Amino acid sequence: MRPQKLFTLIFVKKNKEILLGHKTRGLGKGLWNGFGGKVENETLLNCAKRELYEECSLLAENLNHLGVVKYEVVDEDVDHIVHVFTCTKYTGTEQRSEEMDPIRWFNFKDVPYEKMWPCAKKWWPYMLSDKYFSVHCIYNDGNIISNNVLGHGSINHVFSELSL
Ligand SMILES: CNc1ncnc2c1ncn2[C@@H]1O[C@H](COP(=O)(O)OP(=O)(O)OP(=O)(O)O)[C@@H](O)[C@H]1O
Repeated sequence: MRPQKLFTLIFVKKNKEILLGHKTRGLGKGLWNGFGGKVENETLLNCAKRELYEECSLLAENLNHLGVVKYEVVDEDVDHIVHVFTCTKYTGTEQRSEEMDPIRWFNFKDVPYEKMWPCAKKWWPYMLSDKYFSVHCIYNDGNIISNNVLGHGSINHVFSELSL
């Protein structure tokens, strides 16, 4: 198996709106995305809570593990495994951060797909409608050369589909 780096990605939802941030640095700079980052010496859930708090000041009261995106980049030897969560209960008031600025709510119908990672368009419909999903996306020079998106009946199926 190729070496893997683990990440979390969290989407906060409220009344058919989703909270996104404009990334100011690093991976995905200049693109809109949910909140998240590298898993450090912690559980996936704790990473998700920590990243959400660090990047937009919200404290998650629930986190639903909905899917996993496996990103392979040609010429890079580490795959990125991104665990996707949604959050519908939280405390605090959303605030921009150094890493996500500005942040704003988008109606599900007005998601800015053209200013996001190219493969988002394929799997977001699952995430927006709370369906379990797995994605295996292969990039070469920023272009998608293969993108396999599947819906599943449970998170266990997601794991077995990606051999995690
Ligand atoms: C082709 N590969 C990828 N395509 C699209 N999205 C990817 C990704 N690989 C990781 N992601 C997500 O992009 C954010 C990066 O976070 P990133 O800034 O690197 O992490 P973290 O906040 O720990 O970094 P700092 O060290 O604090 O700067 C994070 O939400 C993560 O889930």
